[in-house]
Amino acid sequence: MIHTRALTKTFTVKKQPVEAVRGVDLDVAKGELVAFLGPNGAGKSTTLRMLTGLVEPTSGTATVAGHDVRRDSAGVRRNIGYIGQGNAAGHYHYVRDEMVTQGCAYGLTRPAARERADELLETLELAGMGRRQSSTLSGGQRRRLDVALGLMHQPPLLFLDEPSTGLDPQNRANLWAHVLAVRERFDTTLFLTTHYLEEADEMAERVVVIDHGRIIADDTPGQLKSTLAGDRITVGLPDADAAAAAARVAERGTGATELDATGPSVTFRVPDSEAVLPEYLRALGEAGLTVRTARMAPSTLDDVFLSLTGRSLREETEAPQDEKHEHEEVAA
Ligand SMILES: Nc1ncnc2c1ncn2[C@@H]1O[C@H](COP(=O)(O)OP(=O)(O)OP(=O)(O)O)[C@@H](O)[C@H]1O
Repeated sequence: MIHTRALTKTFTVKKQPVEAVRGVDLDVAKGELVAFLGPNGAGKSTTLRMLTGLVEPTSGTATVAGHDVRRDSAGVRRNIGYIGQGNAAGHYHYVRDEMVTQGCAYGLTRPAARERADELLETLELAGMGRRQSSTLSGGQRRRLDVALGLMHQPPLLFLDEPSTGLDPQNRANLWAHVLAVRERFDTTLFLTTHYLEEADEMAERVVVIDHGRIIADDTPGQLKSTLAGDRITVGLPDADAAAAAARVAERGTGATELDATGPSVTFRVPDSEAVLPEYLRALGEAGLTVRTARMAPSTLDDVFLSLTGRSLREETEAPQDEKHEHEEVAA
């Protein structure tokens, strides 16, 4: 569905090059659900804009839904849905009419567009909303309408840019349930960006992490967490000497990384804490050490990013998003 090789975009800002995307190689197969993560300014939107034919690459190649983004961007657009961050329906437009109009703009006949609109209204649980103006919908319903509009022409591939930003947790969960229903019903390949790490972890089968324009990780969330981060085990002991002794026990055979014994506790990471913790506690007992507390915390995608870059993705994505708005739009 998506194949890129050495995909690169360099903007020029005040005569200086800004390397937004640097040599991205990416392959997404039909039916995959891929989350694209990275801090502010990492190159997510620029990559998405190149893949959707909105921005021309500086160099490299990209084929999306079988069409070359440079030579046939119209072909790309006919075969993808793109759900951006804003609302796709005009404020005063009637929901079903707007869907039918947008479907016809993609070349569907009016009866086919009506049929498709009804099918999507039902799948996205908007069936009672067809005759309402989009401004009267709740935030969650409007977002579902955006998804419906992006799917009117039955694209096999759907791009979603921050689909759940601005929604409360309940509406986020609800949107996800509907996106997954769409995927199941229409066999749609999904490629999305999100700032919510927990969401990517839970929903995506594959997570691609971009930083400074380069892909730095690409795997299932589970694999990324176990190979690049690992769960954290923390054990409390009576004093610092006991903690130092417990650290020596951890060094022998648990595969511990990031081992730290400051004060009366020892903490370290392991790929599989559920298997390691009972063994470790037994080994501490055999060494004559008294355990006061034991805690394990599963690793997160933020731990993965931290271990890859030394920075926290959470802090960076929560930073004010002002950088790119300082730039004027410039030619490649
Ligand atoms: N039109 C543009 N002109 C000049 N520079 C740009 C333009 N668009 C993006 N950039 C720069 O390219 C880099 C990547 O930006 P991009 O918007 O792709 O990042 P992002 O990962 O989507 O960030 P965010 O999460 O904040 O949306 C940034 O340094 C940004 O300032």
